[in-house]
Amino acid sequence: MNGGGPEWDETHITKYFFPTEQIPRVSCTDPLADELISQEKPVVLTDTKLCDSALKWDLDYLAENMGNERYMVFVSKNNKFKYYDEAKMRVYKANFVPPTKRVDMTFQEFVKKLREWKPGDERAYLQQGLNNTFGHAIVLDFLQFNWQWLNVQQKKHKWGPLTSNLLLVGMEGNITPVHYDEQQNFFCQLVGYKRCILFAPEHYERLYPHPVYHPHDRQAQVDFDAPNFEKFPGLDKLEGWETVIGPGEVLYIPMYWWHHIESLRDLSHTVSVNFWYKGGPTESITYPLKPRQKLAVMRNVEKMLLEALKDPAEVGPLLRSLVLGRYT
Ligand SMILES: CC1(C)c2ccccc2-c2ccc(C[C@@H](CC(=O)O)C(=O)C(=O)O)cc21
Ligand SMILES: [Zn+2]
Repeated sequence: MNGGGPEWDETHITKYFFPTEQIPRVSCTDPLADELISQEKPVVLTDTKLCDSALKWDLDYLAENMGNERYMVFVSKNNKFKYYDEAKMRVYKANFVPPTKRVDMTFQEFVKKLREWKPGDERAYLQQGLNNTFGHAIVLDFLQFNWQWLNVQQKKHKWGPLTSNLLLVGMEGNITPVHYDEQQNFFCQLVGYKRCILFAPEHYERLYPHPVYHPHDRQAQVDFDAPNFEKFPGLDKLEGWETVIGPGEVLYIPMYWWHHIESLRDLSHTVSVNFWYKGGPTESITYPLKPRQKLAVMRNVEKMLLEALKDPAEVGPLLRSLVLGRYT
């Protein structure tokens, strides 16, 4: 199951209600790797040397070199860090209670919080865009990333521009619940082990994302620890792909693929860097549309209807009368 030694075992892996298969693990020098990426299928890439200069980014090194800036840290009463869009929260009428709180703190404060954590304490997750305000040692490490390989990939697969690199430092057991992003993602694991569970975009009907206007847009309504099969009947057909990535490994998370990412329980804190790219320009459209293209269409229809009807409560009835007995 895992590389060299016994870094982790099944006891660190939570059993969920759905079946999964292993995401293929392929050397980036193997043509199969490029084939899977061009087919927008997930793959764990080894030998990329993408962030080898950052494999030394343990807590002490980061605390030493991150200066006294304040960084974006989310805190949570439980181990879930379900993202919410602050802009949407401001215009969202109903009562929305954010599940996490954003607290900016210095890296030293974050490390202290992490090292003194006891069961029952709130958890913390540092999620900060990498930029040049970091100490110059970090900037030097960043400059030594394998940008050559990244640029080759970006061109070969006709991706758009790199939009962000996020530094992620999480406590053991932290979970980013299942959601999708509208960008291609090379997810690079530096320290510790992360279990990544992915679902293809066509599992949209089985993961019941929040409405587009909701602060939890793009996040599933489903809680894997407490699945509600009555409310979400499609769950019993859910099947996914999973892997555990360790230091030096890169997971390709294709645009619109659902992903649930957890730092292995009872093991160690984790450090990751992600590389988000805009999807490339869509060349000639071929029919039938790809699942991710249908997802983009559904998002546009939802936005248009909300714009036309104003009241979200009218969207369901209108779509029902449009479809029932006519398109079903
Ligand atoms: C989607 C979300 C909430 C978001 C919205 C708006 C701006 C930034 C981000 C952002 C950044 C990182 C993560 C965590 C990461 C999984 C993990 O490592 O825990 C992941 O999901 C990914 O790398 O895509 C998640 C997010
Ligand atoms: Zn994501």
